[in-house]
Amino acid sequence: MSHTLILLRHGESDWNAKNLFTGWVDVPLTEKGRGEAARGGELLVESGVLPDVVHTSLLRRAISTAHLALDAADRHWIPVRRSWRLNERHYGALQGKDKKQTLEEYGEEQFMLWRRSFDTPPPPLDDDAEFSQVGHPAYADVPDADLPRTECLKDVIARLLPYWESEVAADLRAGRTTLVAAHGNSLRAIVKHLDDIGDDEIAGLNIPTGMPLVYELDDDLRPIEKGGRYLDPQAAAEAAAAVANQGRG
Ligand SMILES: O=C(O)[C@H](O)COP(=O)(O)O
Repeated sequence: MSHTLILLRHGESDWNAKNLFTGWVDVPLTEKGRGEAARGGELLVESGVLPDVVHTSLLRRAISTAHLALDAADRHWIPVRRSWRLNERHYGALQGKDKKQTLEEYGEEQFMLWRRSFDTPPPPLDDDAEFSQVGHPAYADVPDADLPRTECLKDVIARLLPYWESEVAADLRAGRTTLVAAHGNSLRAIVKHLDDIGDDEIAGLNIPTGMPLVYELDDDLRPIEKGGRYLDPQAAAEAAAAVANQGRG
């Protein structure tokens, strides 16, 4: 028996459009992003991959994307589960900063270490900083020691995997086609885990906005085909290249 997983990064957000580091800042989708989300749902219908359950982060760009995609697919009624563990990587003191300016100020090497290295987090964000999430009611149940002030990809994997094992994997094993609507770096964490990508190699992987990526998994929840398949491969490749080039525009 195979198990179907659909990964969907949220559509373009306000801060994607403005080229700002976002992380846990709860920004909305742009009009373009709303269209990407709905198109993602249409692709699900066209490909006959219809989710039975959806998991989202606690951030509105993922929540809205899931809603718009499922509405377009006429699957708005499926059960929803949400967790902070699917949130975007916390971008620390970079949250709210312009990517291009950061690149100019710190140089290519430091910029890419912060964006894509496996284990170098940006400097932590102060609890009283403008873009801190400390004290936000969405995270009231998260023990303070678990609430990130910055994260590298390694940290994201560590906080995401418990949810993957207990909730997402359980739905997959129960035979449910499972949609995970989340973020560039939380989805990179899942893809790294599934495809067993090396710590250096993962730097080259970028996830485009609003493009469904489908994995068929075996009974051990290992991919039958490594890398999965984008439902619109050409559009996904172009959009992933644009993500890789952010900050250079
Ligand atoms: O948090 C962000 O700024 C984006 O969602 C992901 O950004 P990145 O591609 O620069 O890691």
